[in-house]
Amino acid sequence: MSDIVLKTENLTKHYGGVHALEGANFEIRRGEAVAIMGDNGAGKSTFVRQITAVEQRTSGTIWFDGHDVAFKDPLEAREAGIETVFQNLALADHLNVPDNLFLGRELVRFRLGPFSILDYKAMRKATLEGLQKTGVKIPNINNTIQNMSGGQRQCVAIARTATFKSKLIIMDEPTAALGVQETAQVENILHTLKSQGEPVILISHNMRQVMEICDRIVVFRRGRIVANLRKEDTDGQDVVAYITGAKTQEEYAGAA
Ligand SMILES: Nc1ncnc2c1ncn2[C@@H]1O[C@H](COP(=O)(O)OP(=O)(O)OP(=O)(O)O)[C@@H](O)[C@H]1O
Repeated sequence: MSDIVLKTENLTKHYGGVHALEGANFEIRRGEAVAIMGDNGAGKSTFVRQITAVEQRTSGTIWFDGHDVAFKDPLEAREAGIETVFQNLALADHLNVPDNLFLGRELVRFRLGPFSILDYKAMRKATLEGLQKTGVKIPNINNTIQNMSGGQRQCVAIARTATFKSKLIIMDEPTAALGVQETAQVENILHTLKSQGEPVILISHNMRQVMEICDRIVVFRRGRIVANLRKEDTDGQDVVAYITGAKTQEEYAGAA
């Protein structure tokens, strides 16, 4: 059981009368890439927001790295080793690549009273290592984010996850806004991370991408997990059936 990185039991989130997430039982093991699929409003992002403590769950348990966790905010989740690339990238436009990677967790050379001297050299070095680890090619890391293409920005956001000792990487639609070439670039990085054994949760509407990259597909519908399929057991057709509701959770549970 020790290779389970993340496990949720009955994870539930209600917004007033809206039951956005209802009793989600989910797990991911070391070295696995798991896709989360589902229609708009199915509860995918809500699920991720509870794990990453962007919001506080209504009820349920989250086990991470062997511990029953209750992170108080996203920074605490990040410090524990959960790195997330959100749809709205959360990069600072006016900062260059190292400054973005270390935003909020700058390396300090020394502190003098209320002042601290940052270790720019170490941050540059770690940035270059992170880029190399993920295979991300950024022509000049001193460029500010605002001067980069959508694909480059996304690559920086993903490289950020690899620069730190992450134990789980969560990507919420990392290629939704990208063109064909940029998507291929991001997918290459995902392949690299997977080959390095990094556990990845990938939220995606793109069946081709999911079938190429992921080992398992978990389908959400109306706030509930309705299917959990290994890639080799599906051709994608039944995934679509679960997404649309043509196949139901009962059929899935009956088949298991
Ligand atoms: N802050 C909120 N307050 C009230 N309802 C919310 C809130 N956030 C999400 N919801 C509702 O919860 C449900 C699940 O939304 P969620 O964003 O998790 O879906 P999703 O599967 O990520 O969809 P998409 O693919 O469009 O991103 C939806 O009905 C949504 O309207």
